[in-house]
Amino acid sequence: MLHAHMSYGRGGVDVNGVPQPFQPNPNVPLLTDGQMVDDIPPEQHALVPSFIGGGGKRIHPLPYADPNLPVQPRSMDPSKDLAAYGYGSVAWKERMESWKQKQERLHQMRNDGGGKDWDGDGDDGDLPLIFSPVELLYHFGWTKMDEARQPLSRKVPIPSSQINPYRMVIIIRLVVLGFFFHYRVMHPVPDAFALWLISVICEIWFAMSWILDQFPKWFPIERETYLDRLTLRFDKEGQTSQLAPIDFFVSTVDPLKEPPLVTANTVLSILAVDYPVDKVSCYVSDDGAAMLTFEALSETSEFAKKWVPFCKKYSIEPRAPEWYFQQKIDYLKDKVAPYFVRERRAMKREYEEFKVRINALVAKAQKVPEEGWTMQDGTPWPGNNVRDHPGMIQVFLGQSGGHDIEGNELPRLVYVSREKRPGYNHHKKAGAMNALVRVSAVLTNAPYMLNLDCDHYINNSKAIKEAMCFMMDPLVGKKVCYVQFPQRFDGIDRHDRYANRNVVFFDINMKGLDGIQGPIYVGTGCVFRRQALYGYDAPKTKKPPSRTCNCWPKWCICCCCFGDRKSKKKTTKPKTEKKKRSFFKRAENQSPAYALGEIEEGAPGAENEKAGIVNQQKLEKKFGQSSVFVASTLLENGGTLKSASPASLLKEAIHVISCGYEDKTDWGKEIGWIYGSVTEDILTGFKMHCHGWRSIYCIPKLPAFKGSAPLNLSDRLHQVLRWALGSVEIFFSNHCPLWYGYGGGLKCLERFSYINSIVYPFTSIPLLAYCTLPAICLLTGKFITPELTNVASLWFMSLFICIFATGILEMRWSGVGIDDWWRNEQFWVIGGVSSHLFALFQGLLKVIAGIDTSFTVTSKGGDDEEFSELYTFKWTTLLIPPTTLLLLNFIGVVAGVSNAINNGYESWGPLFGKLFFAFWVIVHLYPFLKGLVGRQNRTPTIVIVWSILLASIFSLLWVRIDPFLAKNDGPLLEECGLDCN
Ligand SMILES: O=c1ccn([C@@H]2O[C@H](COP(=O)(O)OP(=O)(O)O[C@H]3O[C@H](CO)[C@@H](O)[C@H](O)[C@H]3O)[C@@H](O)[C@H]2O)c(=O)[nH]1
Ligand SMILES: [Mn+2]
Repeated sequence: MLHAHMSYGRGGVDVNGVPQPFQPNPNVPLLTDGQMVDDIPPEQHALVPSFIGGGGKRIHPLPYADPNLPVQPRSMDPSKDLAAYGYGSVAWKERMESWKQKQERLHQMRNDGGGKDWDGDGDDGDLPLIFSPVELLYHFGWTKMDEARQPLSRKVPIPSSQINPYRMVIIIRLVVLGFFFHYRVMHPVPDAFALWLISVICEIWFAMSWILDQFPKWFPIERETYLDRLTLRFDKEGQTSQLAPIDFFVSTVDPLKEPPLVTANTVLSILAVDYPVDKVSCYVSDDGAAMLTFEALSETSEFAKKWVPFCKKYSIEPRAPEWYFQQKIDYLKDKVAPYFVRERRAMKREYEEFKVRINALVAKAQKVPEEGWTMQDGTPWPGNNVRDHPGMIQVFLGQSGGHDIEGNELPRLVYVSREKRPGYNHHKKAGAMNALVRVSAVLTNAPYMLNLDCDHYINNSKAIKEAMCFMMDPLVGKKVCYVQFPQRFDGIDRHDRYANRNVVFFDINMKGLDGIQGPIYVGTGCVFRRQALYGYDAPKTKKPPSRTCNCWPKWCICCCCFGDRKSKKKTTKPKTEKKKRSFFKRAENQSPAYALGEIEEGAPGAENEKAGIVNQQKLEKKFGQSSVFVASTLLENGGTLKSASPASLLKEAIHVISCGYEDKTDWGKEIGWIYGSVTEDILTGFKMHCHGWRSIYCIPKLPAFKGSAPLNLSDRLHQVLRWALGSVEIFFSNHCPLWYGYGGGLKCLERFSYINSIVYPFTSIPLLAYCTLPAICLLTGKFITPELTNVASLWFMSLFICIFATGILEMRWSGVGIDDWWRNEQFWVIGGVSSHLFALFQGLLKVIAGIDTSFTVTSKGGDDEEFSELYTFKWTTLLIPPTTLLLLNFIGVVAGVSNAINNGYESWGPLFGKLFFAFWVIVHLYPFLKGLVGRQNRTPTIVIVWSILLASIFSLLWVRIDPFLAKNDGPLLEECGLDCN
């Protein structure tokens, strides 16, 4: 308090940039742990978190096979029923009985098949297949009610005409690979033994990584959701919605790299989402404790009051204003009502004013005043020291925090900045997410949550409903830990030079995984089941005794060859059982929330109560010292304890984001987002799969979420470096999928995929070697194979054809285009020889020297000139290895060609193989070369590079064919290893 506070209040700026007094929201006091809730005037108590307990009636989803529930056909007007079908008659009772039996059989069948996860024929829960339509009509009449009982989603298998040839080619490729290696190993090159050995080792490694990548793609599936059935079932018009509440998490850290306008758009798209308002809460985690983020959020909450009703009234898409107004559609075309045109124009203006206010805040935040930031009421901003500040929570909007301009309620919006103190490990994003898990549990405790990076806005306002089609499905739902949506991106250059879109991963690999145990979690755009994040095992389904192996169809080769569980099973059954239990403590690790029903049924009394106390202590050891939080974990369907006062809950919320809270608890080890890697996402998903959960991959036609990606080469390489580093960290941790979690619920092909996702950085070493080989071959005139016999060349050719064929067939079933596929190949090499390589060394450094790795946030594009980012060149050491490789191979080509010219026609034959090899490297690195030479349309540097290359070749040519120069072909002929006699 020594410094005079400058009045950096929460002042806004009007359209003309003239500062305006900000309308502070007096109802929403900022609460930090330095301030007791009791300090807040009581009239504000009611206003702050009065939404608590407002989660609405949470009901258990209706199971299909319970005829006593209201959604059953007989629940219609009974008098009508009576007349039409003879309600109550013997015949009716019989029909009812037989129906019940059928339902039970059906239920049993499904459970037996573990939800038919493995059948892959896609008819998962097709009710109409069980009943003939006539039968249905006879029994109940085909009404909307029946529709409501239908499954909410369906597996769509890949047509067998597409998948079977693909599988066949994979098998053929495997066989050919066998013969190929047989030849390679049996035929060393005597005069270039080292070259031969290195190349064979590399090839074996590539083959192994191919197997790891290939087999998880054996059972790809797609899915289809039925939103109308969801609506009929849970969200009927005129009734209170029975959809489950959901908490949204948005993470942001650095307002300079992640512009507040970007975050604001994400938040606005959440607030306007097509979901019952009282079931939506949005939590924003600010790891940068920036007053800028706070103020921007405050502005956003004001703007939301106009934006949200506008979105809902006209059902516009997407509901992030920046992207909505950027759409180049002719909204006048389809005879839209004139008032819409008027309102749209008005809203656009409002948004522009909002943007100006945000930009003014950003401009103001560029220079930190000496004494730090001061809030409008004159108190210093508690987060002035980013590394040492109290936890902060602020509730905007919500039931009493202000209605929209039409008087409707708005979703609650909560600003959270967890406490930071020096000497604590904050665990980057994972730590931030865990803080949000707890805060949200205390304040709203929705049974589901969606996490988004600050730049990933909701592009399809029905996305949450899509997820609920899986989560709320009484049959499939219970075992689902999360529903992952693919990441889609805006503003990527048309050719997607650096494979930012990751199409191959999102449209091929993930679909493959969905046919096994579900996609891996990619860090954003993912709806979680809260209980699954609490480290519990998936609820058990009764399996038929015959099914011994949980890793896919019984004939699954992996089980036999890699002996995951089946082989163990074969030897001694009890041993397996025991091992399983000791590893995962299965019996104890069931969610108490799920077991709650059983407890209630059992005899109540002192015994249960005592057990309850012990249990409470156990839970507090696991979840931390917050009784409110622990109590919340017991509610399967979410909701908060209505008895607690809002003020005390806020106090509790501050408590659970304090930095000592996680000490000696299971947070980050067993619970929540898992610590220990900068790619916390892989670890977190992996843990859940190990607990036997399944995840779901959901690809709505209109992309659910969209985000931004780093555009220029250096940023992209750094992003890939961080991902690879995360993988290396996992590799050296105790969570390494190679060794971890056997005997748990992880299926073996799923394990393959996890192994693949953490060992891939190691491929950088053979890749680097293999890319250097052609240059060496060209310079020395030696080669990695002896002269090919006819049989040998047959194997080489077949292998090439197989590689091609798998690629083409893969593109066919997945719908991925050749350009995306090829980009992916190219970037695999580019990233491999630069980012992955550095990641490997940094990872090793961490293991050996304990140097911690950092999470460098990728900057999210502002609204610069289009694609200027793509061409910006930033120097980084990551550029060295690929540049060197390129140069080496260019030199090799020049040298090789000049040698051949020197030696006459005979030497062109063997040269061809080497040139092809070098060419392979160069075309893969081509996008890198383009990135290296900078802006294409200003300085066509690429042309210069090519011209230098061509010039040198031609000049050499000229020198060599100079008739005055004597030909000297003797020694060089020997070098190429050919006997030309
Ligand atoms: O200490 C930190 C560091 C990062 N973040 C947030 O993490 C998110 C992801 O960061 P970004 O730089 O955008 O990383 P990307 O490589 O683009 O993200 C991908 O890869 C990450 C794993 O490395 C995942 O966490 C992301 O969800 C996924 O989109 C952003 O919202 C950040 O605000 C934090 O909240 N706290
Ligand atoms: Mn990102």
